[in-house]
Amino acid sequence: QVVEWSNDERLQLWSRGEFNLDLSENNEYFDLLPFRRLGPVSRVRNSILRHQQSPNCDSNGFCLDQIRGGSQSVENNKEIESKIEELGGRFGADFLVAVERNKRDHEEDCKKSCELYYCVTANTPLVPVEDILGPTTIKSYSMGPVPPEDFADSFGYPLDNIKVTETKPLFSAAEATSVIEKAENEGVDKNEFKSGKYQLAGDWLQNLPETRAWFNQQLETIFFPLLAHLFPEIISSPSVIRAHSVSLLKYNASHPRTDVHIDNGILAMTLAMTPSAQYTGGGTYFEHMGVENILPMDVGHATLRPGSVRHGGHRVKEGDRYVLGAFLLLEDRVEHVRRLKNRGSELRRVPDLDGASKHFEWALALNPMCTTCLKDWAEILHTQKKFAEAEEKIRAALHLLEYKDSDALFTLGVLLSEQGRDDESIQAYQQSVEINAEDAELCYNLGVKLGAKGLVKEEMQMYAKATKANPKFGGAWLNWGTVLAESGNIDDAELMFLKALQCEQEVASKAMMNLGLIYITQGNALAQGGNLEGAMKAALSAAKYIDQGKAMLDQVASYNKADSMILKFIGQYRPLRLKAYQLLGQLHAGQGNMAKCEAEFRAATKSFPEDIMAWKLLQRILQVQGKTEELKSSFMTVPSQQRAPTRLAIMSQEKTEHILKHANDCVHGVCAFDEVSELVAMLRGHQKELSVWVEAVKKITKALEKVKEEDGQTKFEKPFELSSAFSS
Ligand SMILES: O=C(O)CCC(=O)C(=O)O
Ligand SMILES: [Fe+2]
Repeated sequence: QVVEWSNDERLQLWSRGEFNLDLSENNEYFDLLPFRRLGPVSRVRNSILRHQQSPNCDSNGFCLDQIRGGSQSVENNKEIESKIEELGGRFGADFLVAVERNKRDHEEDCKKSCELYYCVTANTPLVPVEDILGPTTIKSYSMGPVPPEDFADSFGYPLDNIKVTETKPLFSAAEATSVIEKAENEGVDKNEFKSGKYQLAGDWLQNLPETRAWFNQQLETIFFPLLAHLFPEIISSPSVIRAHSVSLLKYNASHPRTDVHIDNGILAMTLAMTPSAQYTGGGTYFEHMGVENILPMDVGHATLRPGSVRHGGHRVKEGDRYVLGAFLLLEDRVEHVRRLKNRGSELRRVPDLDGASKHFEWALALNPMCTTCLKDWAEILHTQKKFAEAEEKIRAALHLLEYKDSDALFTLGVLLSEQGRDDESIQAYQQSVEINAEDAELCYNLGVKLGAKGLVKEEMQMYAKATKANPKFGGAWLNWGTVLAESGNIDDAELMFLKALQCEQEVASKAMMNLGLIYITQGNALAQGGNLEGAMKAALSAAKYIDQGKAMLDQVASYNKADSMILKFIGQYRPLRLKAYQLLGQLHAGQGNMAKCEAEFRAATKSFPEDIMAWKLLQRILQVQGKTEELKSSFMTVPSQQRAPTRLAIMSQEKTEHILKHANDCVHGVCAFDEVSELVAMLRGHQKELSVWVEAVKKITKALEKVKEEDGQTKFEKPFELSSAFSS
């Protein structure tokens, strides 16, 4: 049925919405939209029609004598070559070498593809696309604001390049089930698959030979002819299509989603391998369509699109969802932009940051709209602490993506934070969270920033989001607990630190120290309220966690020595542990058990023989018990630098003046030689005595100052903001 729309409205729909792709050329939509895109399409179609008459060509326009390129790719390749020549003049030999390498790599990848995956051969009978589709219909969607990274001119405008099959599936549910069964026998679900921040199950098809055999058959009988039919402006013939990275992915509640990403090929397709009824959530998320427009795809259906569309597998809440994803190359078109960018990313990992930057600059010269180039380059500039330049690049990418890229907004937030622009940083993080609240690092960073502004409630909300997105995100539990403890909510803080115990070793060790402080605080409060038993339990827990935490921290420090935060936590061990000894001893004393109290304080002096506070505790309990003998001898055991010299032999001022006068006379020869020797010996002895005292005073002052310092340090420490790499 014909809908009455103006061209403007139609265009609006094209660039944002969806519409049915009608296969016949004589319909309303072709009449209404005589835009640029139709040029290439009809040109290719005309050439197909012409070729169909030739004896070497079949009904798809695939001609054996024309394997290298239809008119389009030849024309477009010429344009690219002349652009490359021009840029060679500007960037020099390095650039041209890189371009040649692209061609070699491309050839190599295409060759490898045909070893693993179906490639059209001269004797392949090609099925007409009408027979393949039958009653299956196809819906087209806009690919968003940014054209494909390579061959944007060929794709043309408007970019209605996401094609989704509908109505009758391309293969049946039963067939899909048997494929998955085979794949599971091949161990597909035993393997982990990483997609940026998220973990999935799944494997490459090169590791799943039986699944691959099925897939190859699908390529031959369905997908190659269909792709050539759907993207005639870019695919000169089914014979140039190469499948290159193909994987079977499994989502479930514990491995729920992918990052938002782009696929590594000029075209890509996703096949739905599980009936929708078998899972909740899921579907393909396209960033430009928003989270409220998840594309559902039932089993047997497929999405075919340019690789550079930003998309992801949406969160699966329940059940299993399998999809098969394939990236595609075209033998007669080298993707210089994608390849330069990928090499830039590789060089970044080396790291060869200058080499990497150059590659991004080159890729952008070929295509100024390469958003991943801009983002990766921004990351490099960030590492080089060129914050303003990095900001410029990331903002350029965000502008192209209409500020919808949550990861780029995160990077912008970090960059602004580095420049001390906290309010703007918070704003960027908040925008990012609005798009993706499932990014644990992002929520954590925003939390830290809000906390620094004193917005404690908002800060905690972010830690709640971060830990919901990733329950193993220890830093968020740790900070959340700290905020609660600082606001006096010790009981809830305890819960958060207990959660942090379940996270990685470093976080767990810090959580243990914090729990130590929590239980000391609780123990003291309970003791004051008269609950000695409860207090005792708390004090014992405190001691246990502090000791365990210290052992773990030492281990962490052994391979992470430079981390000042770890050292800070280690520095808390002595004051915290002493507090635990003190509380335990006092509780024993409070219960009238002086012997146990004494044992506790004695243990304190054993653990920290250099610490005056431990000795003071022991001396006090000895005194209380009237153990004067030991009390006296204990002074001998107190660390030497903290003990007073045993003999007080300082002379009075009067005596000193008298001796000095006498010595002065001797200097002027008024006394006997014996007298002089005697005086020298006496003064030497005196000098020694005094210097021992001066040393002792110096040392004890230093020790006292250290105690004072550490005492002020038994508080909860919060880690810093995180910055993380892109996952593009
Ligand atoms: O799960 C999906 O729908 C998308 C998976 C994906 O990223 C892909 O097939 O390239
Ligand atoms: Fe993908």
